[in-house]
Amino acid sequence: MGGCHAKPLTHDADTSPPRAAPATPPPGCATPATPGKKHWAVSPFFPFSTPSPSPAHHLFGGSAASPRKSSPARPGAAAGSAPTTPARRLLRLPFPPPSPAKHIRAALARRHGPPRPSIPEEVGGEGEGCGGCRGLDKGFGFNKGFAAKYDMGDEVGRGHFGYTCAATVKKGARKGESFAVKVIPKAKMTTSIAIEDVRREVKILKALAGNKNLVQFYDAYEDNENVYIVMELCEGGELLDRILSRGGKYSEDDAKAVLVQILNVVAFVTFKEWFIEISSRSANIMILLSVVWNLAISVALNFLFTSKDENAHLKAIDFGLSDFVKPDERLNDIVGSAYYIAPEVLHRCYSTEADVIHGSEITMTLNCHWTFLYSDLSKLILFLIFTESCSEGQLYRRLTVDELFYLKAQFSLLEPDRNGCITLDNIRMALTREATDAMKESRVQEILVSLSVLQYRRMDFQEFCAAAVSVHQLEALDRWEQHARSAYDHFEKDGNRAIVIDELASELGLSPSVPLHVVLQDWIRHTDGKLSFLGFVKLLHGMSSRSL
Ligand SMILES: Nc1ncnc2c1ncn2[C@@H]1O[C@H](COP(=O)(O)OP(=O)(O)OP(=O)(O)O)[C@@H](O)[C@H]1O
Ligand SMILES: [Ca+2]
Ligand SMILES: [Ca+2]
Repeated sequence: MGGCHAKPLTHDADTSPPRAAPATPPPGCATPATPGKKHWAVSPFFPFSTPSPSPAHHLFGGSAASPRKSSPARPGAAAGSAPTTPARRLLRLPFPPPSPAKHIRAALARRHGPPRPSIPEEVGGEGEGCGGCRGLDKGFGFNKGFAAKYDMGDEVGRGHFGYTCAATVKKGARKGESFAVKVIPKAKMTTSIAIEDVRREVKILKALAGNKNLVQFYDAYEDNENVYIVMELCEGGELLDRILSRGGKYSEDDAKAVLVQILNVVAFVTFKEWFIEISSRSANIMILLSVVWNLAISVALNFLFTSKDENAHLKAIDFGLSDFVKPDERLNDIVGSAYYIAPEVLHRCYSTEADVIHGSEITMTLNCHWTFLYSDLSKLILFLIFTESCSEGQLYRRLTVDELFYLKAQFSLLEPDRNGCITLDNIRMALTREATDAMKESRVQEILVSLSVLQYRRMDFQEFCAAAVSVHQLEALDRWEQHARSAYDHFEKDGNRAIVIDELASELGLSPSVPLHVVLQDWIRHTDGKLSFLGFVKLLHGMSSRSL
């Protein structure tokens, strides 16, 4: 076990120097064995200068097209040369995002880095076992016994601090099952920041479970030498590789398919972080930053395909800060002002201590942060997600971006399960947690009773939106009539069945004193006895005896 499968070192002169080999490489691992399977020196790192727009092109407003430039491109710089798409228009940023090229280059160089050290067979106590960093607490409280449970296989990738291998379960019910294990040597955790980064990464992975475009986290282990993060094995390779293998050529549709998945994660994590972590004020702003930053800028490196299949899902795999925040680097060298504007950042003098901010400062920081995210990125996210995932004219598609944003956040607060559905229990918990005293006395029970149908089924986001939509609000929309008509057409296709006036009256709870045939005659279409458009619209209002 712990055999050497390290990828060879091919070092691009243009990139940062190769990292020093570990002090004691295991036998047989000292020399890279075969020539590199890729030759990055002759490949463009990010060949996005093709006429077809790539996901990154949209994300970066064209800056990724020239990765070798040292300064970031101006926002919308390419706008004059190509027709402006809605996505590009939405993402014309107020500030230039920093170029991702430096990070991509460094990451490519690392892939061909030195061989990895071995995994100890024997497991020990909590790690003081690494040299050169006494005094640092390297105990994470993770499980012990990694080596007893998993057989390590081939290395599948490597990064700054560690390497990732395929591994199989040795025994038990899951015997033979394959996972990916990211091994982070404790010897590389030479500062408290590095240690905190690992802690945070695991925390984020745990917290973000349940999105189809996020790698599934299973467990974290540790021994004297290493931390082991066990997660789903994505066998389809990195997005970057696929982009390169296509020569960077993506049709609008293909690019959209990729971008939608990426933004699905961005939307998921930002909503979740913002509304759960941040609102509880125990927030660590850098978590938010790291997630958004990693996803938006290093997308091509940190997204893997689940399989080699053309239509394989993309999954975000890396939630560490280490890609971008090194203890010895100041954040203002790295982070674009539009992304994170803590008070310290505004003064352009801060280091990684700036990551815990409380009270009013949080508000200020996030206001700035969200001015950007909310106004630009979220529009694009919602535009794409909702045009992508809704094929028919349901009413909730007619919500404004702001309303969808709000509803998505509310929905996340209910903590949907992995399939993106909520149960009665989720709602019960949220109500118990959030209800005011006055509400607890009167409304909670009532609300739960009204939702009793959820005892037998779950509610997805579409239904949630439909339930939350106020027809009165929708009526204020310019194209309300048109929206209502398309919703009716949808209903007409598979829901509209013949109804008699008495049934309708009982559905509406009308009292016997109401002259039904006079009041309801327009509600039913005489040709086939089905609900008419007028009836449909009125029904949306939940018309009662009183309003009649
Ligand atoms: N779940 C996984 N399935 C398959 N391969 C993976 C998985 N996780 C990571 N890898 C491979 O390992 C590489 C390094 O992983 P990752 O980016 O998480 O490591 P890191 O040490 O955090 O690196 P970085 O320097 O980017 O922070 C990835 O680029 C990928 O090729
Ligand atoms: Ca990475
Ligand atoms: Ca990382």
